[in-house]
Amino acid sequence: MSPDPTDRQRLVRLLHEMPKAELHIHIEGSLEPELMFELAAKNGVALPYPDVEALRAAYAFHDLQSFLDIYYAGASVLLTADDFEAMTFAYFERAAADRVMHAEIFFDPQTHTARGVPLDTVFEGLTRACARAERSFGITSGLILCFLRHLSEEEAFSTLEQALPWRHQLLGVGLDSGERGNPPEKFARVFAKARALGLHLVAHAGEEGPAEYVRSALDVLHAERIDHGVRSIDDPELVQRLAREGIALTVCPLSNLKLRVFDRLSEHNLAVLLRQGVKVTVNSDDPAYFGGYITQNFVETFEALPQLGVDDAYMLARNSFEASFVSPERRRQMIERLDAAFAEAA
Ligand SMILES: Nc1ncnc2[nH]cnc12
Ligand SMILES: [Zn+2]
Repeated sequence: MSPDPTDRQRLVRLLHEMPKAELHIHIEGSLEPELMFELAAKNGVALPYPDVEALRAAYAFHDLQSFLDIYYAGASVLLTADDFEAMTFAYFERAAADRVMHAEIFFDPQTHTARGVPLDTVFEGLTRACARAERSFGITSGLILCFLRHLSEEEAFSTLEQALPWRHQLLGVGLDSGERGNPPEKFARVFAKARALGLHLVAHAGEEGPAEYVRSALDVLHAERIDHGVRSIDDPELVQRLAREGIALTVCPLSNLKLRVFDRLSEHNLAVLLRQGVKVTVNSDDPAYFGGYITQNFVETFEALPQLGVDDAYMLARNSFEASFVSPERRRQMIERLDAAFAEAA
């Protein structure tokens, strides 16, 4: 029997109000068009669109690469530590409204150093915003430095080297950008170095690329979490392994829809993976480009997949805490808050 509208409304409220962690957010993908134009004017950077409306109208993507072209161009307005701080703090304000208690934030240093922006500037702005978010909202966070996989491993090594003075501010490293033709194996040695430094390891895999890339991310890179990973579904044995080993997937439904990984949200395999015991989490990826922050991802996904209910909401939020790289004490605290929110809603 389908739930009456009142139950559904209650579920939407719960999706909004439940405490959650965000584990897949590219901070450059949180740069809203309004701030982009403001920074462009301040910094004298020309954008190839006359105004916010024209820019938003260009956000019609047909695959990952068509998005990445616009996304890297958008990041060109970021020049100073204040710019990075403003962008990152704006993300935290939205995260706080979405009841995010903890965020593990990806950033793409090579997008900035290639334009002559020093890595110190990037770290300074991001770390200032993270400290302010903890003071202002009690949100804890960590930074994950992503290597751009369309560039060489040598360039990734150089980026890691440059980041060493900031080692204490880094939670881990990740791998993003164009997946097809850039398999995890290309970055085996630089991930081994990051591992030896004691950094956490994650990697985008199985977004557009094959399930085989998920296997390589696990076996060759030793990734602890897989970003996206939805194409794992093509390999039933891999899905069983993900479930058995408790490897989390940081799934981003609205991103998958906008980049045409799935034609319709109702065709998304999130519920199937969850039912098969995979530690699925819900995240926003690049919310300024894909039409919604984390709660919007939850709400639209639950609307499109009516088989998802209150127990799944709890499981997805709990998974986000369990899959996060926090201390056992912080994890316990966040799960307690989650339990309290569900007890109150019952
Ligand atoms: N969805 C995505 N996949 C790969 N690289 C990205 N960089 C920003 N968003 C990304
Ligand atoms: Zn991503």
